[in-house]
Amino acid sequence: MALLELRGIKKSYKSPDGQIQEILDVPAFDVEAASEVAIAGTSGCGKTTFLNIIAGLLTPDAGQVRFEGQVVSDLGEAKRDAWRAKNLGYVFQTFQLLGGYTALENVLLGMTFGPGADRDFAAALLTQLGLGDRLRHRPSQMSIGQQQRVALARALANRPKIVLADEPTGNLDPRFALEALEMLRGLCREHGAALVCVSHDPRVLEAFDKSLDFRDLNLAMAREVPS
Ligand SMILES: Nc1ncnc2c1ncn2[C@@H]1O[C@H](COP(=O)(O)OP(=O)(O)OP(=O)(O)O)[C@@H](O)[C@H]1O
Repeated sequence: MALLELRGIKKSYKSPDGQIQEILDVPAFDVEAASEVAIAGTSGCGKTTFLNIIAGLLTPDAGQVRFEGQVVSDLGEAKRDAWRAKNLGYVFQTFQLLGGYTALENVLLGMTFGPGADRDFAAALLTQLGLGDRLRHRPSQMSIGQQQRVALARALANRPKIVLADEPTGNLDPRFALEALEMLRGLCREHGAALVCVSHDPRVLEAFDKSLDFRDLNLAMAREVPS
């Protein structure tokens, strides 16, 4: 049994003009424990929707998300939130740090929904990522690259079994993009977390031993009618 198993996932959105747009039709997708998976896809092809369904932030119209054999996509919202806090870290495309809180507090806040705030571990993660002298800085007082590293620390803070990364280097100066990616991969390896990284950036994809093309996973893309 794989750590994560998706079966028959479908998702459509209603566009503002009332048209139903099919975004996802993923018959099967598996992730083994402590493995790395890179997924290549163009902008707008549904990568974020896909990750949000894995994370339980969105529910599929059909199909199942199973984690360690448990069907998590059928859980109610509160149980999905609890499952996510315990098992999954998410590096969002736009980081989603809370502006009114310091770097350390941003990491600690995520922990309060999971195993509980562990100030020493949060500070150690941030220090490992080179932010030991930025613990009390708020996001607006940090560079984009530093904010990204806070987001990486927050994603690993609850010692998740799986980390999802949505264009983790998309907002970074190209010089720092690969460095951030290597930090993320190193943290996942160190903590035994599986990593699912989606990106359109060839440099990111080349860093992995192999990458999947989202077109091969998502049959809805093959049916897409060019506009
Ligand atoms: N809530 C929504 N309602 C209607 N359409 C949506 C909604 N969310 C996303 N979409 C549409 O679904 C498609 C896929 O969006 P998604 O954000 O998953 O793509 P993506 O591959 O992550 O793109 P990017 O790499 O540019 O972030 C887009 O065409 C988008 O316009």
